Amino acid sequence: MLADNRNTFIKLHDAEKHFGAVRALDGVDFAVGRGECVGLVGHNGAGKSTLVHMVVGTMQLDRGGIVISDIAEDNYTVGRGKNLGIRCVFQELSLCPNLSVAENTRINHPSLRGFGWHRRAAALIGAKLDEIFPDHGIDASDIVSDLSLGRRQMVEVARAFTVSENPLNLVILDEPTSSLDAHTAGQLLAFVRRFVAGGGSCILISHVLGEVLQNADRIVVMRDGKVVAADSAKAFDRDRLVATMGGAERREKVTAEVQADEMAVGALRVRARAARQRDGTELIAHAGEIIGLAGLAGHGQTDLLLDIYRAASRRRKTRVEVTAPVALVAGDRQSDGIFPQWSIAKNIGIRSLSRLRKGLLISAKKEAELAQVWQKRINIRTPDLNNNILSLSGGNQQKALFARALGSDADIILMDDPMRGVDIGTKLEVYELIRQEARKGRTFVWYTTETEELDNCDHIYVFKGGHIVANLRREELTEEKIIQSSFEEAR
Ligand SMILES: Nc1ncnc2c1ncn2[C@@H]1O[C@H](COP(=O)(O)OP(=O)(O)OP(=O)(O)O)[C@@H](O)[C@H]1O
Repeated sequence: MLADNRNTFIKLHDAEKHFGAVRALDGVDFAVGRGECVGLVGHNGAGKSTLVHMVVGTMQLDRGGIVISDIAEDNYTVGRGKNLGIRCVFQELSLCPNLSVAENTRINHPSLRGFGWHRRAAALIGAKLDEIFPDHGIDASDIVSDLSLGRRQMVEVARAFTVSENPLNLVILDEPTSSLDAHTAGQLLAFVRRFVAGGGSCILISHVLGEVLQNADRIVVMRDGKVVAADSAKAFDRDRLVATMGGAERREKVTAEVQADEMAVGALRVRARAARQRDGTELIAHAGEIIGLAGLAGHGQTDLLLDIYRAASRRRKTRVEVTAPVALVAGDRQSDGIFPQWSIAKNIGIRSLSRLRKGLLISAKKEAELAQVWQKRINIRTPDLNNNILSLSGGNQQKALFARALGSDADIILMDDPMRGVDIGTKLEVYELIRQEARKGRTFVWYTTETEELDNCDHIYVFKGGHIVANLRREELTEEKIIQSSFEEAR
C-alpha cells in the first residue's frame, strides 16, 4: 500500500472496530510513511474518525494490530502514542474554553511547570502561531471562549505542532480548515507541506477534496468501514475521488441545476445593518432569496446572523427588521447546536414542537415520522433514530442540525458556516434542497468559509472589520473579487 522506498512510520493491519451493529472499521489496512502526507477521504460515517482513534490510542481495536517504527504495539494507549510523537487535532475542538491560550498549551506539555511556566507556555504557542499563521492576531493570554471558532481552530492546530519533551512524528488533522477562511487555510496547508518536507508525517482528513488533492502525497478512500482505494495523489482527480467515495450521479445532476436556477423575488424578509457599519449599507433579503455572507473569518458575519436571530423575537426593531419566523443552523455544533443527552429524533424535532404536539404532550410517533423523513432526504447514517445524537459521526450530527432547521416552519433560515464536516455527496444534496426551498419562498442567509458555496447565492455581502464592504450579484462573483473586497477599507 505504501509508496515504494518510503520508510513506514505506522501501520494498521486488518483493523476491526464495531459499535453494536455498526462495523465502523471492517478489516482495514492502512499505513503512513515518514515524510508523507496521507489524505484520508470518505463519506460521513465511512470510518475515518474511528481509524484516527485507533492511531491515537483513544480507542482499542476489536481485531487486528498496530505496528509503529517496526514494533508491534500490543497494548497501545494514548500515553504510548504521545511518547512516540503522535498528535491529533480532532474535528470537535478540545480546548478548555475558560482557560487562556497559554494555559491550554500547558495541558499538552506537563513539563512546563515551576516558576515562569506561564511565560514559557505563552512563548511556545506564540512562536508556533507566528510560524503557521503570521497574521493571526491572537494573544497567548486571550481566553479561549472569547475567540472566534476560526481562531480556536488555529490555536488547536498550532498547539498540536508545539514540541517540548516528547518528539513530534505524526500529526493527524481531522477537518483542520473547516472554520478557516481561504487565506488562513492556505497558510496552514503550506505549513503542513513544510512539516512533511522536513521528515514529519501527516494524515489529512478533509471533505474539501481540492485541499487533499493538492497537499497529500497519497490518498486513501474509505467507504462503509473499508478502504476502497489507496493510490498516489497524482493518480486521482476530483471526479475519481467522488466516484470512489460513492457520490458520482448526484454531482452531475446538481451541477446542471445550478445553471437553470432563476426565481422571482418576493416580500422583504430581513433588513439589517451591522452594529459597526458607519454608512447606510444594509443587508436586504427577500422571500425566495439566498443571501451569502463572505470575507475573512471573524469579520462580523456571525455577529450579524445572531443579531438577526435575536431580532426575530423582539418587538422593537432598530438596526434589524425581521418579518417572519427564523431558524438558525449554528456553526459550533458542540456548544450551540446539539443537545448531547437526547436522541437523534428529539434533536431533529425540537424546533417543530407545535406541529409534533398531541394534546398537551409531544407525540413520539409524529416525532419519529419527522426524523425518518429527514433521515431519508439527507441520508443521516444510523441504524436507529432513537440512538443518542453523539453516536453519529461528526458530519451526520451536522446533518441532524440541518434537518432541525429545514424541517421547522421557519421562513428564514440563518446558516453559520453550516457545512463543517459534511461530505461532498450530502453537501450537493443540501445545496439542491436549499435552492428548492428558496423557490418555494424560503429565505436563506448563509455565511460560508467555502467560496464554492457562494455560487448557490443570489447576492453576496462581503464583510471586513464588522462592516459590509461589498455587495456582489452571483454573476459578478469571483474568488479574486471576494479576496480583493476582504482587504478593502471599510466605508
Ligand atoms: N461512539 C459511537 N457509538 C456508536 N456508533 C459510533 C460511535 N462512533 C462512531 N460510530 C459509528 O461508526 C461509524 C463510523 O463513524 P466515524 O465517526 O468513524 O465516521 P467518519 O468517516 O469520521 O465520518 P465524518 O466524515 O462524518 O466525520 C458511523 O456509522 C458512526 O455512527
